[in-house]
Amino acid sequence: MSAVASSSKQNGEAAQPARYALAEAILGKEAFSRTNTAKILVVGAGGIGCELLKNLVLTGFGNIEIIDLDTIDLSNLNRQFLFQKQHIKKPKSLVAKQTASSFNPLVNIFAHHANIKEPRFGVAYFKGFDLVMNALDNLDARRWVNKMCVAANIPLIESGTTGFAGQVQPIRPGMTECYDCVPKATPKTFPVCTIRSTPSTPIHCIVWAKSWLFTQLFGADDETEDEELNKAVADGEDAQEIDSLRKEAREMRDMRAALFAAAKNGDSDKVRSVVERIFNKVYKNDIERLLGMEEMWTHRPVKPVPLVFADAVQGVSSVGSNGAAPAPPAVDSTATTSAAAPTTSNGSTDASTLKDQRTLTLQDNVQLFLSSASSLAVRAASDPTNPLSFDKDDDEALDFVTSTSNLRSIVYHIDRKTRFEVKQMAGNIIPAIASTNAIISGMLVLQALHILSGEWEKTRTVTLARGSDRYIASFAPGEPSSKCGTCQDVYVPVTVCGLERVTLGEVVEKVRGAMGMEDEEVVVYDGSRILADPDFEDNLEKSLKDVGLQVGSMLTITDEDQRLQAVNVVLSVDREAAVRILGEVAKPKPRAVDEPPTRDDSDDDIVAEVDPASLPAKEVKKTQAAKEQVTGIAGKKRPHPDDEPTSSEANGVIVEASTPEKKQRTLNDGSNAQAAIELD
Ligand SMILES: Nc1ncnc2c1ncn2[C@@H]1O[C@H](COP(=O)(O)OP(=O)(O)OP(=O)(O)O)[C@@H](O)[C@H]1O
Ligand SMILES: [Zn+2]
Repeated sequence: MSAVASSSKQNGEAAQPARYALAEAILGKEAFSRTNTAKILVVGAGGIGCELLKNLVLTGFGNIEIIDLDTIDLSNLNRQFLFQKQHIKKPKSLVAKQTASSFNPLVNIFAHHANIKEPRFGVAYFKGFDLVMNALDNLDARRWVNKMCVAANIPLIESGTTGFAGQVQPIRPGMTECYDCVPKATPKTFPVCTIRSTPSTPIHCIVWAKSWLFTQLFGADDETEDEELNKAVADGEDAQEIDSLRKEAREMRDMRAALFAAAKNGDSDKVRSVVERIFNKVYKNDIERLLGMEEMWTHRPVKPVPLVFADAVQGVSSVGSNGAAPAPPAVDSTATTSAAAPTTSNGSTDASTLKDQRTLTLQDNVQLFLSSASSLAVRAASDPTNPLSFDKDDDEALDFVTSTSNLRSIVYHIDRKTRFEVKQMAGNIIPAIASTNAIISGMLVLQALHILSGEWEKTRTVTLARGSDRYIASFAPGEPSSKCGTCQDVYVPVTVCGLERVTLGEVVEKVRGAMGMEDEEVVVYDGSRILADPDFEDNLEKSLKDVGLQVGSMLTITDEDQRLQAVNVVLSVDREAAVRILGEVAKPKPRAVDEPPTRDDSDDDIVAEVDPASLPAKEVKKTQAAKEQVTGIAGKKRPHPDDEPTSSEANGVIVEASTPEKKQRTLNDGSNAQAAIELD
């Protein structure tokens, strides 16, 4: 039960009439009372979250729980108005609660400084709310909350803003489109060779500096590097070139070790000499090696020109004006004698230009590289168990990426970028606009009022888009997609009376029995981890605890050939519980498969539009008749997002099962028709 749910404060009754008189007059007594007593979860206390929380407490919402994993940064203060300078470095959720409470002391706000993906915020936790509102900034957390709301059958309002654009999407599990029903664009990626060998634009150099060089030198061991290079060869990229890249990476690992050793010993001369070697490796030796691969340059207009540290540090590069071939060393036209007096992009020194908005000279970049690489080496070496990751707000990290990307741009005759521009590009920043957040937060509250009044027909998906006919457009939420890998699955709450006392096999058998899957060979997943399949049954004998499961963990059980909808099993605990099924069990629907998909390759996964209720449970499965019936009317089903376990400690097994539709009916008619059926 949520902390809010357990609160004894009587908001409606304790309210001063004057405070709520207006809200009551506008909403009506009944709607206001619902608003005031409903339990709301707000996920994220950033740009949208702060505005939203303020709106909620001023509208008269009485029970709010807010969660955010972050602390307040100076850069948040321009738009996250619940925070002030003295709050910097304090948890966002706690300060948001404190400030919003001062606007309306009658409201119960409970704040968590935590990640919403933590095991304690499992399906049972989500079930404690009437409505969840997302105010997040990343796909992963949004998909997680969406899945939890679908599994718990709790309405969700999703939101987001980018510059002047924004969106609000009310989601009613099983009845409207969920967040995963519409595939989301993934961030743009570049071919390996473009980044590592043949950049042609500033962003290629910035990605190289941020994602490759920074990580190689200061970040976590990149275990995926070999895999990525193998994939590049398989995708048809030049095998010889990829071999050179492997060699480069090995050399870089040796240099990193030398750099860390010197930094750890506090030997600054040695650190500088290793940093110089790194410079010569990436801007001279590696480039010379690439130039030796004649094929690579036959169809490219210009070849890169290596930089030598001893010359570059003097501001002297070998880059000819057209960059066609290594020309005799020339003094960089924008060189200055000191990094402290940089120049503008047209080469003239302009003291009035802000420091971050100057285009640095070759020499400036070399100096910035030396200082930032040395400082980062000291930081990374001081705690090797805590590798660095790039953060646009980390000055040294940004200096490093600015200088190393610019030096690469010089080698490849590409325009250099200012530190300000690099920050925008490396941080994928589109400026956040306070008024967009304010409009979207207002729309969130309007949708919340409709949902809490049960007036789903009034809810609207709202979009803000500049340049279109209407800045604000709204339309009725879409239908769920039959291809969705989240809301079209079956969710089965399973209550166990002890993680040590119940084996994985017992749970699987109960679910197979309840789901009419007794004749199926099944595969059992914990997220992307396979716990059991027909050729690997060792774990079935082990207790849930021994296979690493916790209360709240979400197991996925699929028939081996994946002809049926996946069954997601949500574990929870009731120490008194016997093993039983609550309510009528909804069987997974069949889906047709032309080619049986794998779980990781489920773009080929196909969903059938056959109502399982119309078929006897056992025949909904592998029978040829069912296969023929579903083939040809199917659509593609997308994969599940990789689930991560959610949880807490516990002990017996109850199985409850219902489709979202069934659960929704329960919600609508206000009755809980679930009857306990003892199995054991
Ligand atoms: N998994 C998560 N659990 C809890 N809170 C999260 C999670 N992921 C993101 N958030 C929070 O969602 C909020 C999103 O707010 P916003 O988009 O304004 O980002 P920001 O980090 O405050 O700003 P910026 O990215 O511009 O510096 C952030 O405060 C962030 O900490
Ligand atoms: Zn969906």
